[in-house]
Amino acid sequence: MQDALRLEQVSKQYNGFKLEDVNITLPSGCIMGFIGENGAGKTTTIKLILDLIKRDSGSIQILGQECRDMPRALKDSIGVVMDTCCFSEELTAKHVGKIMKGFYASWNQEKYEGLLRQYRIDSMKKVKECSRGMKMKLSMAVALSHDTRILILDEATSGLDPVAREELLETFQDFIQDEEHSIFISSHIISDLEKICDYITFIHKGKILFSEEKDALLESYGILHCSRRELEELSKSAVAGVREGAFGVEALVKRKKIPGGMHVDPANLEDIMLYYSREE
Ligand SMILES: Nc1ncnc2c1ncn2[C@@H]1O[C@H](COP(=O)(O)OP(=O)(O)OP(=O)(O)O)[C@@H](O)[C@H]1O
Repeated sequence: MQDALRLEQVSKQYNGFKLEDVNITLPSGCIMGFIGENGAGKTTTIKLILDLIKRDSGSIQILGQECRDMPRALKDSIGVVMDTCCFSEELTAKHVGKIMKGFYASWNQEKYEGLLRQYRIDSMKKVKECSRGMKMKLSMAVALSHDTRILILDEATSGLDPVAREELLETFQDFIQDEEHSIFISSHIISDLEKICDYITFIHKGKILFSEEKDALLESYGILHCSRRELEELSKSAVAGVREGAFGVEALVKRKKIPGGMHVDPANLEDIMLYYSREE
């Protein structure tokens, strides 16, 4: 099946920052979480995918089509939610729907109104009168009310309370039930991504450190508590990161490379990200 998203050797240079040789493949029917510290290059990558800024080199395909000068039919297939609401503050949710109807050929007014009700958004309320969470939900309602095949979300769940986030995560899972739908989502709420993602891509200082299946990633790493001497006896390739404590060391290790008798605790995504960043 065709990939939902494919970036090959994508680079972009700003004064003081370089996004370098980014390679990402998101298969259709999957959710990919995009993680990295502040300033790592997540929004820059997303803007490149959406053709909002020009790349210096590399290729980007969405649903098998080159994203440069995006054709209208492709725009209809992409639902976007950025970290800030992009609708004019004076518009009501009802007005937003009217404008979007002209923008998307496949606009589904009934679905939009249903989502406004589901998200408890008053259609007569102006954008400026909405809380941050309500604005995010409004953006999400728009993103889901056309013939969307891929959702691209930049920090879309930030600012939402845990109940609203849970609701949205369920919406995401419903969305990808059909094998043709996919989601690329950046977030600092790593636990949310751990719940819903099939793939995790980690960007650090403009470079992709890994882009892998989440389950394989979580299975392959673990946390080892041991003495410094025990650590020194391990193969260097077994250790991805070390934290020194008063009573020994704690290390992120590759399970397969650890001798049988040693106990290794499970690592979560946040552990993996923190150890990798620190090691860098
Ligand atoms: N238009 C621009 N001109 C110059 N530098 C920029 C521009 N946009 C972003 N940058 C720089 O690119 C780097 C990456 O920024 P980006 O917004 O992609 O990070 P991010 O991973 O999304 O961070 P955050 O998690 O804080 O949102 C930063 O150093 C930022 O200052």
